[in-house]
Amino acid sequence: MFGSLKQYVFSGVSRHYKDETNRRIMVVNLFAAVGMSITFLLGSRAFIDGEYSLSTTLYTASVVFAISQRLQVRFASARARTWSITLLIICLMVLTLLLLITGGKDNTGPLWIYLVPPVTMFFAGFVRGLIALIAYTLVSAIVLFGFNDASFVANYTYAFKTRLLYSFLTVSFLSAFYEYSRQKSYDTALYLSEQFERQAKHDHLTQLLNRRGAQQCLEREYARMLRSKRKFSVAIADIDRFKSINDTLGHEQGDEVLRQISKVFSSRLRGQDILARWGGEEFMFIFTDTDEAGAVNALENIRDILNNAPLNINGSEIHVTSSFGVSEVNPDIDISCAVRRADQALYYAKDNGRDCVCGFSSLSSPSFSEN
Ligand SMILES: Nc1nc2c(ncn2[C@@H]2O[C@H](COP(=O)(O)OP(=O)(O)OP(=O)(O)O)[C@@H](O)[C@H]2O)c(=O)[nH]1
Repeated sequence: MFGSLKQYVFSGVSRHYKDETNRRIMVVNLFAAVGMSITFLLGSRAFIDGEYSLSTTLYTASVVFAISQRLQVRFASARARTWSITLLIICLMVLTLLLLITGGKDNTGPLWIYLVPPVTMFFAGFVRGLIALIAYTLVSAIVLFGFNDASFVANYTYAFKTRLLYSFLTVSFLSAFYEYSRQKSYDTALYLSEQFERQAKHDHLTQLLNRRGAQQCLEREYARMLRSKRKFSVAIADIDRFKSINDTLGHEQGDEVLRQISKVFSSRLRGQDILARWGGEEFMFIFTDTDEAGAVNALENIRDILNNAPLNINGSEIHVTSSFGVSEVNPDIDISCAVRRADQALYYAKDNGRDCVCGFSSLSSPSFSEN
C-alpha cells in the first residue's frame, strides 16, 4: 500500500529534471489525487441526494483531474507538463466558479474558492499565476455583483459577497507574495549553487578547469571512447624553470606568466579539446578523437608559438618555454595509466633538455622502463 502510494507520488519524476520540476510533478500527482477523490466523493453524495447537475459537474471535474495527472506522466515532456498544469488550474477555476454560481450544497460552494490562489500561484508561477488570479477575481466579482436578481445565481447577502471578495483578495495577495519570495529564494539558491559548482571545478587564476574539473572531463571522455572506440590523448605541460621566473620577477609576475601561458595554450586548441590547470605550473590537455601522433603535432605547434612570441610581462618581454608529455587513451590504456605515461614522457622531456614534446610511445630508449 505504502509502496504503491510512493510509486504514484513519484510517477513522472526523473533525475534528469531540475529539483523544482520534480517537486511540481509530485505536487501535481498529489493535488490531482486529492482533487479526484474529493470531487468523486462529493459527486457521489450529490448523486445520492438526487442533485444530478451538481454530481455531473463534480464527476466531470474528477475525470479532468485524472486526465491532467496522466498527461504529465504519459508524455513526460515540458509541453505535456504545461498542459497538465493548465488543465488542472482551469478545472479548479471552472469548478469553483460553478460552485460559486450554483451555491453547491446548502450555499457552501463559495468556500472552495480559497483553494484557487495557492494552487494557481504554485503551479503557474508568480507572473502567470497573478494574471490568472486577476482574471478569476474579475469573473467572480461579475458573477457575485453583476447578476443580482438572476435566478441562475445562488442567493447570497450583500455582506456575504463583499466579505467573500475581500477575504479572497487577501488570500490571493498572501499567496502571490509567498510565491514571489519563494521564487526569489529559489533563484538565489540556484545561482549560489551554480557559482559554488563552478568555483569547485575552475581555477581562479587562469579561469581554466582545475584538476577536479579535468578529472571529470577525463572520465566523461573515457566513457565516450569506450562506446565509440575513438581514442583520445592526454598531455601534461610543465613550464620550464618556472622557479627561476618566480625568483627573478616575483610571485605576482609568475602568476601573470601562468595567466598568459594559459591563453597561448588555449588559443591554439580546437573547440572540442580541453585545457585545464593540472596543478602549480602544470597544465593538462585533452585532445578528443586524436591519437598520440596527432596530439604531439598539435603540441609542437603550440610550442612553436610559445618560442616565437615572447610574453609581455609588465612591459618587459620574457621568453618562456614549456615541456610536454603525451599519451594516448584507448580501450587498453585507461585514464590513470595514460596520465602516468604522460607524466613519464614529461620527465623524459625535462631530462632531455626541456622545451620539447615527448610522446610516451616514442620512449624507445632501452634504459627506459614503465614504472
Ligand atoms: N607564481 C606562481 N608560482 C607557482 C604556482 N604554483 C607553483 N608555483 C611555483 O612553480 C615552481 C615550480 O618549480 P619546480 O617544480 O622546481 O620546477 P621548475 O623551476 O619549473 O623547473 P623544471 O620543471 O625542472 O623546468 C615552484 O617555485 C612553485 O612555487 C602559482 O600558482 N603561482
